[in-house]
Amino acid sequence: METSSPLLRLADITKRFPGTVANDGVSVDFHAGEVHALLGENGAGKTTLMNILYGVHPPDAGQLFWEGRPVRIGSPAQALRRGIALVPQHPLLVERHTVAENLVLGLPGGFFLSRRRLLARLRERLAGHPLQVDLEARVDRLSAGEKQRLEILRALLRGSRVLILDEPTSVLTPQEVAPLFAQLAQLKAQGLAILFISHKLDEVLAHADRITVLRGGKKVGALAAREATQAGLVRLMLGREVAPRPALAPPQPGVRLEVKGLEVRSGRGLPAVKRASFHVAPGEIVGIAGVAGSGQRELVEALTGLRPFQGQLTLNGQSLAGLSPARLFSLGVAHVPEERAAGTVPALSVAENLALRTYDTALRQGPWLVPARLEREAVEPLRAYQVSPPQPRTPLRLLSGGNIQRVVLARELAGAPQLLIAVHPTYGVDVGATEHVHRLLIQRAQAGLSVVLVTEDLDELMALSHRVAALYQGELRGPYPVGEVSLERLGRMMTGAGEDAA
Ligand SMILES: Nc1ncnc2c1ncn2[C@@H]1O[C@H](COP(=O)(O)OP(=O)(O)OP(=O)(O)O)[C@@H](O)[C@H]1O
Repeated sequence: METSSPLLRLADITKRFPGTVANDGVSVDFHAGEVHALLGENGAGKTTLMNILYGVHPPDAGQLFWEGRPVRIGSPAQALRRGIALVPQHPLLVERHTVAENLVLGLPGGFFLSRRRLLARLRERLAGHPLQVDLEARVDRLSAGEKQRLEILRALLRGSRVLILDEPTSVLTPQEVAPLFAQLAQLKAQGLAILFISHKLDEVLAHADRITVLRGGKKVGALAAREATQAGLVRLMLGREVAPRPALAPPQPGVRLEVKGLEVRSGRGLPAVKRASFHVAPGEIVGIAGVAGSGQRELVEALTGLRPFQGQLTLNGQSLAGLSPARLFSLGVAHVPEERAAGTVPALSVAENLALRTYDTALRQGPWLVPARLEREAVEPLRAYQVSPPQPRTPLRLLSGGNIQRVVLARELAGAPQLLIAVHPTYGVDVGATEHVHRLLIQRAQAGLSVVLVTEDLDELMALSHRVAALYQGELRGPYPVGEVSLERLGRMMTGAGEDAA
């Protein structure tokens, strides 16, 4: 496993941003043939460290060593030439082209080959390779997992020796996770150094050889995975223990949201949700599972006023047909979207993003009052949701991913909504903040909030929901009381395999 000298060494790396020391004297060794996990709370400095390795930011102090020799990596292009590749969460692929064409984009001279020769050459190079993809498939038809595999292959064809993956499983369906790690294990056996960032401790413990933990920009732990425990890692990451999750209270009587015979079409005009019917009581959390592309997106868009639908949708008996997202929000429908970028304006300040839903009301008080007032009003939610940095004036784009998610949650829950449509609410959010979000949802439900929780994290779904349903090819199965649904039954519901009876 570990060779004597590291392939890549970060020595005493410091990187400052205005008001923050994102990396504070961090030293890490990456060895060939090793999977290395980088852990830490949101804002701990993981992405910054990865960006330094990949040449996105120059460090303010410290040095990188490649096979023992000092190197400077001034840009991603230089990183790639050196043999360091980054697999982003959302791959940058040419969607309308084939897999083969996308693979060739990264190869020297590949652009000029004829289609036939190109396919032949790629087939030859990929014969017996642990990662297999259909070379002639069009990229826009691939699942998130297949796109990720394509990005990894692209990196390998360029001869990369260090592979950096930023939260690689967050975009995958539960079924795609095990194959990814199996493939990474094969690449490791071939001598690659693999670095991945993750918030999921179970996958880190199962698949990493070595773990580095960052907190507040500093390295607070470096250990072999076989010596690590879940509780120990949480303590290192947070500097404290995580409190147990409170129990769900039973829902209240009555119906808050009623969905009857709902039909929603996809962007291509195809039926995406087929005659779905369910209801959510006050104080009830209904979880909806389903692999990507099963209709969840369209269901959520119909529930939040973003997509027209047929059938009935009522909130406290009032029809929601034809209402805009803003009107729905004023009626008490809040939305934590799948893509947090969709719910924010990155160039605006944190305070302005917190006020996006209520800007009109604020403006009525006189435009000159607005900035100061918004900043004043932002102080409390920033504290309550532990947003870092807690400065209202910071442009949102400078916050780490998990901190942006906290801002979205703080805004959506601020107006005491009646119904929350939450999609992957803890996506990219660290252990401490996940606990905070779970606790918050449970407490809000106790106080009467109804929640439709759409998530691919099945543990989260089972832990937070009173009833669970699954969408499979647009058909809703359930909801059934959570106590009657085993993980295995849920899997059957999600894949349409046979009967979904208990
Ligand atoms: N370009 C930038 N300008 C100013 N501050 C930045 C910039 N990039 C990152 N930061 C700050 O540096 C700190 C570390 O951020 P980083 O994105 O590295 O954290 P992270 O550990 O990857 O978090 P997450 O898990 O939420 O993605 C944060 O406080 C962040 O706000």
